[in-house]
Amino acid sequence: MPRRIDHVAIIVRNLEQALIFYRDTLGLEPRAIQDVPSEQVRIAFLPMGGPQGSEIELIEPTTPDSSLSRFLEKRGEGMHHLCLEVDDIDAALQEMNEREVAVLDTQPRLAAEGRAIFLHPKATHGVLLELIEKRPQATRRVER
Ligand SMILES: CC[C@@H](C(=O)O)C(=O)SCCNC(=O)CCNC(=O)[C@H](O)C(C)(C)COP(=O)(O)OP(=O)(O)OC[C@H]1O[C@@H](n2cnc3c(N)ncnc32)[C@H](O)[C@@H]1OP(=O)(O)O
Ligand SMILES: [Co+2]
Repeated sequence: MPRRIDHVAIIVRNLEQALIFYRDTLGLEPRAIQDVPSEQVRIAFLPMGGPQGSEIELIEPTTPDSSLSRFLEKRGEGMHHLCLEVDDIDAALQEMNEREVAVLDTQPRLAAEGRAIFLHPKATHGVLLELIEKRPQATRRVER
């Protein structure tokens, strides 16, 4: 069902601080920096190039009482989740439910660039897994 890695999310204390390394040292230009109030985060997408290229998603919690800020306090900066693209998120949700996979959503949620569900880490061998159906106009891949 998933057909590609859409993004790898890294949780950071401060987006601008993290960009000093990812943009200025690694040369990864952010294509989008946006607030996502529904998730209480601010994110930056860093394309890796190519029409189907994956991205790094830097993610900064914007409130002190979210699960993200708790994660940051408990585990510090680092890998947060892996996002895989699917063609049909409703079919993916139905299949996860049929297979009794621990899904954190009863309906797909509005993600930054499409509709997504999250699978609980206990179902995926320890990785918070996001499945996303991208909005057609969501991603402009930069040619490197
Ligand atoms: C920006 C939009 C969107 C996009 O378009 O890309 C996003 O990426 S939004 C990203 C932020 N949103 C989410 O992460 C939503 C899904 N996450 C959750 O619902 C929660 O974070 C959680 C996974 C259910 C954890 O909730 P919490 O209340 O913090 O529970 P615990 O702290 O008790 O954790 C339970 C259990 O799970 C382990 N855990 C927690 N987070 C992770 C993680 N990121 N990766 C792996 N494991 C994780 C945690 O260690 C606990 O395990 P045990 O200690 O063994 O019980
Ligand atoms: Co994500």
